Amino acid sequence: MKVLEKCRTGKRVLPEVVLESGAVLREVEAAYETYGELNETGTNAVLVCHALTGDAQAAAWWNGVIGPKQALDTERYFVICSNVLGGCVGSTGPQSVNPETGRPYGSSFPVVTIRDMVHLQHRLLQELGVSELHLVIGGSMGGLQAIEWAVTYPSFVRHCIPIASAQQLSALAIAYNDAMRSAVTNDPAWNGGDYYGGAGPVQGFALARKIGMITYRSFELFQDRFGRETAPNGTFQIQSYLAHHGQKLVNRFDAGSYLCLLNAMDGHDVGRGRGGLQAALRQITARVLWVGIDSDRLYTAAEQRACYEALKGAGVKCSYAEIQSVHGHDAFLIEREQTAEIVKSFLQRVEGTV
Ligand SMILES: CC(=O)SCCNC(=O)CCNC(=O)[C@H](O)C(C)(C)COP(=O)(O)OP(=O)(O)OC[C@H]1O[C@@H](n2cnc3c(N)ncnc32)[C@H](O)[C@@H]1OP(=O)(O)O
Ligand SMILES: N[C@@H](CCO)C(=O)O
Repeated sequence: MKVLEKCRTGKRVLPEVVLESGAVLREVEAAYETYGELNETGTNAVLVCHALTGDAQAAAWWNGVIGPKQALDTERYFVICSNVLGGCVGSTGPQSVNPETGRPYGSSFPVVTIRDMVHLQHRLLQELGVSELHLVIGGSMGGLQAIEWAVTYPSFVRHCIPIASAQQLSALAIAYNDAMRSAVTNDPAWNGGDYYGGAGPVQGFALARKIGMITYRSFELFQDRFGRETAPNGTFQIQSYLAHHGQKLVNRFDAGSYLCLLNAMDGHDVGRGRGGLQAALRQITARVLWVGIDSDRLYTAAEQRACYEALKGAGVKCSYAEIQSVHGHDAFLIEREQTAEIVKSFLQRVEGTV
């Protein structure tokens, strides 16, 4: 892929990070990838915020959205994506070795919030020479970060695109997170979060992913794809599919990090400590495009339109677009052509190139 020729992988170590809770993390690693070149004024940067089990390799998982002459055109923009704080793909998280004890943090890893993630990204961007963000964009947990960015650092963000996301995590999303959390913590191998060095809560974690996958897809997709078809072992194909996805996540992700990120999502509320949602949204100076997905049953289209209305009500320059898809919540990762078109036309509109 051509974009990867200009891909740079990096890691910054920050000596000390003070979290929203007051807890202090030392020697914090922030893993990132960049594509394209930063201009002299540091103003052509695009920050891509990844979703729950994503990573910094945005040009791979958003192939078709990021690249030369793509919506996030790496010949024009300096595109950055970093693995979030609390993650397990290069940045500091529960599986990392605590420099003070020489052992993995496990249960002693502090509570991390979406705001903490954003503050760390801000420090990273400053170290990279970025003076303002032309755009911050992300889907799902990435969208929580994107809107948090626009509220937390209004003078730093010019444009913002949250996709299939929220300004305050909904009761439904908290409910699913709770079920997934229970699946992990009820596995005896969870051991309170201190399982590193052993197999860990593989059964519970796989069950959590099964629950997640049900929320990330739609009735129509499952019905069309699997219906009542059975697998050679006599179970339904949908069961086989969920089992596959459960195992796949166990193989590539850390359960402790997963729970850390679920907790961060649950706590997400841009109005917290800011006089409520409307007062927080009024701080936004960026132009915002809020994007929903018609078949999303986790971050429903109705919720997405309400988020847009809340922005409008707060006087934010904003617009709304909707991805049409049978894929449900994950459509922002699957319908890349449609996502790219929505992003591209927004950027052309705000940049006055059409
Ligand atoms: C695309 C990337 O690069 S992802 C890397 C970065 N990761 C992320 O960003 C995390 C978020 N990513 C994701 O959630 C997903 O990867 C998505 C949404 C992007 C794509 O979803 P997919 O899992 O590829 O799509 P889908 O629902 O079609 O599942 C396909 C998988 O199910 C398997 N499958 C399909 N039907 C069945 C069945 N009946 N029984 C068992 N397995 C089945 C396929 O073999 C395939 O397996 P594979 O992924 O090991 O090749
Ligand atoms: N399926 C994606 C999005 C979840 O919101 C992930 O695992 O990151």
